[in-house]
Amino acid sequence: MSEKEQDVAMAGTEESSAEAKTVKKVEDHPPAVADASTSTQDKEAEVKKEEVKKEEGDAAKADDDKEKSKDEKESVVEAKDDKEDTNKNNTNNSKESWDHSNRKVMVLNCLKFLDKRRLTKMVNSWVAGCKGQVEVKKTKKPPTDSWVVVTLGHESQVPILINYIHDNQCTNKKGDRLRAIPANQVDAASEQKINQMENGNERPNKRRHDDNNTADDSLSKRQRGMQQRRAPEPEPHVITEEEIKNAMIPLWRNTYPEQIDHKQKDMIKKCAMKVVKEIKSKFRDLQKEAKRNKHRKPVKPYAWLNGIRPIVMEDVIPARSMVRNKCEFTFGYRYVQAETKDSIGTPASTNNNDKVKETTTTEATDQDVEMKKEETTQDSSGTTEKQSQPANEEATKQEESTAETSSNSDAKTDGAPEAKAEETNTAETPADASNTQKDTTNNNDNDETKIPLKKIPSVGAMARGWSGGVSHPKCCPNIPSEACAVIDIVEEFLQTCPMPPYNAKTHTGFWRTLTVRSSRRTNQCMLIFMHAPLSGGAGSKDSSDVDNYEPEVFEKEKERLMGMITDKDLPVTIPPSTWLQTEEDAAKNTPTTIRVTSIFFQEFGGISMPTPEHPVQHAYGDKFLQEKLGKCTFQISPGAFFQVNTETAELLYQIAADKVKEVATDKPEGTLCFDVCCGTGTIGLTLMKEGVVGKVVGVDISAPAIDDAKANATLNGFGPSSDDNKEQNETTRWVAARAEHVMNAELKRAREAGNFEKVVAIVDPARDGLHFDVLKHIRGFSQIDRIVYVSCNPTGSLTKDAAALCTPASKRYRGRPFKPTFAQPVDMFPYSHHCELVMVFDRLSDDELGEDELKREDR
Ligand SMILES: C[S@@+](CC[C@H](N)C(=O)[O-])C[C@H]1O[C@@H](n2cnc3c(N)ncnc32)[C@H](O)[C@@H]1O
Repeated sequence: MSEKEQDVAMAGTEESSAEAKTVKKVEDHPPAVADASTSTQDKEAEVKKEEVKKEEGDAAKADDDKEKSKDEKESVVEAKDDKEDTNKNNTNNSKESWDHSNRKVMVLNCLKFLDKRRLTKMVNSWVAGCKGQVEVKKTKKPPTDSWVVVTLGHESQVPILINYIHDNQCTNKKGDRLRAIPANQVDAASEQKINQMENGNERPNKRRHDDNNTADDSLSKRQRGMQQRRAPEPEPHVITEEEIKNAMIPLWRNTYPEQIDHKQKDMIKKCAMKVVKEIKSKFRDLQKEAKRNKHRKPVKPYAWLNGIRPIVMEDVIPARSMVRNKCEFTFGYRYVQAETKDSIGTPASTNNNDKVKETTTTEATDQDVEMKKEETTQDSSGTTEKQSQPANEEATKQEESTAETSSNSDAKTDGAPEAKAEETNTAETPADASNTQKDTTNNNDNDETKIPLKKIPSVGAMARGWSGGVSHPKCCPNIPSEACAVIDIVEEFLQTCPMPPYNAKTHTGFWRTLTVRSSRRTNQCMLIFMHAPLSGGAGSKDSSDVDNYEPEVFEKEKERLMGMITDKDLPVTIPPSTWLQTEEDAAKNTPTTIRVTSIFFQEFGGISMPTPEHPVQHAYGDKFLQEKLGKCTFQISPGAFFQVNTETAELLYQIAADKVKEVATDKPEGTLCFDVCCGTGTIGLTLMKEGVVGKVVGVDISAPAIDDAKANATLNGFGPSSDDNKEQNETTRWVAARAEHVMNAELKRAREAGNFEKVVAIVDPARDGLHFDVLKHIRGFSQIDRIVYVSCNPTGSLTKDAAALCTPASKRYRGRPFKPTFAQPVDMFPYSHHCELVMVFDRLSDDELGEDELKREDR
């Protein structure tokens, strides 16, 4: 039954009962109009009689009511006095008739924004799956939460629906597993929320706090976020391949053409339409202002905005390779089944596997309890770790010591039912823990997974938050095989390393992240190991329990790690889904093995991520990774940005070059290009090498990237001039600064030099987009007629920046406006929702600007 039908059916029941009441009333009070044959006198006499009767009746009724209320009062008093009184049973019975909580099921992990149609479809599929054994009376879902409450026909149907959802591994659209619980097992605070919602009193909203939470009201958004992060996370289990893929490559269920189709729709809907909407809203603001201020003339939206497709979006160009050249992994623990070989990420070392297999069931059960203990206390800080002990032993010690403080865990949620439910589980005593573990493993619905879990120090992808541990990413086709091989070696190393992985919640432990950069074109591979200071992580400064690792031990371990890594050839395999080139073609240009050519360590005691300038310690091999792209070769230092898909970046840069070429002078010397957010100088140098422009001015915030850009200019034949007139003759200029700070000065410099016929700007900012000052200065520089905007966030920051470039001139936006004339998406990130976009902005012509604005411009 659809929700609409349910609503109609429910309304029908109410209506029919209302009708029944009306009929009864009619029967109770028979019509005053008698038979037509009765005379008028008789009628009058009848009426009088009726009136007298009614008066008498009313008086008697009033007496009755008084008696009744007196009786009721007495019965209430009696019920209060005698708790076993039958009156109470009556009350309970009547309560049961309206309290449906025992026939409600709460389904967690549904999608947050689920429209009515989809919700109905999903619930109907459950009903169909239960083969008519359940009847859904009502379905409710708060608009911004991810849970649904389903009211069933009878409480006996509750386990049927729950079992169906779990046994059939029902998932949401993203592929995450749904969880169902009887709603009456939800804690009081959440129940209150549900009831409020059911009564239509309140729309549950994450930001609202119930009465119990008044203390939270004073918390800032950031504090609440921190509280949420501190909340207990899902219980550990062996992460399935599906979970890893869902987290790392959300579009993995789609074929590649389907992925492209999905991105195409996004580009049109969320980018092109949003840009137009954003610009139109600026016009509306101006019109409102004109109404308020008589001296302002209303501005009509430009003609180009009123076209059917104001921005023509080209078809998404598919990626040329599925494999990333840079991957970042996190150190942590990997959950494996204690008795069996892990089905997902089997460590390279046979020792390690043996260790896993060797564990007996009893031992495993103990570990199981301990692991559970540790999970319970994931949030409690302060653990001491002794370097002299092997990592596993030490980890176990840590688990034991933290377990003792488990009851003090202050993990708090803001009443989200799901989190609360988990909090209840994790708050169990260690004695209950094995049971809980059983439940957890049962969730996997796989006999094998009922075997207790064991955790091993490892490095990999965090597919389920910190407490979910790390997983081997080898099931993801975008992760290069050489990176997977490095993971195997590092995992083997960790089994006997006295320094454990860093715990981002307690800020204890040592190893933090591993970055793998590789080039299959130059056969090079760079590793960067980020670790906490020897004296402890970021949080340990205020804590009495600080880590303290001996420098000599670290040096020894470093040597051992580097020895293990550099000793091996890393296999290079080509994923079967290589796009646009046959496997054979790809194999021709791809080496069969890669060796690690440089290793860096980076000490970082901060909480989030280091800046690109954060120092690195070079430990082995080359100081840079070299990559070939187009006709150029680039050196990349550990902190510098480089596009993550070399083959596809080549395409992207070619598009940018073609677009500059369209407006450049015949001879390259006549054209100057500003490469804003230039990174290692890739776009500017590609333009120089292609002979499109004669000079490049590159600006980037990252000093290591600018150092690379300078080196790259020399490497590709555009280094500093050695003659006397150095400044004048230099073909490339690289500035390490925030673009918003130096853009004005750099443009002024170019204007004063005055030796370029044409000036173009290429901007390729990070996800946040450009600073307003950069947009302002570029727009105000009349010689720039074309901006080539390369965006990695076309549905977000690009729309805002486009609006700033395209609105009519005003005090805030100086200079003639631009309009988007070309938009080409390129799939730089296969399997993800992200897409790169090149959008070209050209100045409006006189005709397009309109007379009024032209006059204003002249003034
Ligand atoms: C998406 S990358 C593009 C790099 C380069 N164009 C490329 O394709 O390799 C963005 C670059 O912007 C730089 N960046 C971020 N904020 C900046 C700012 N305020 N001023 C200048 N550069 C900035 C980053 O350091 C990074 O190198």
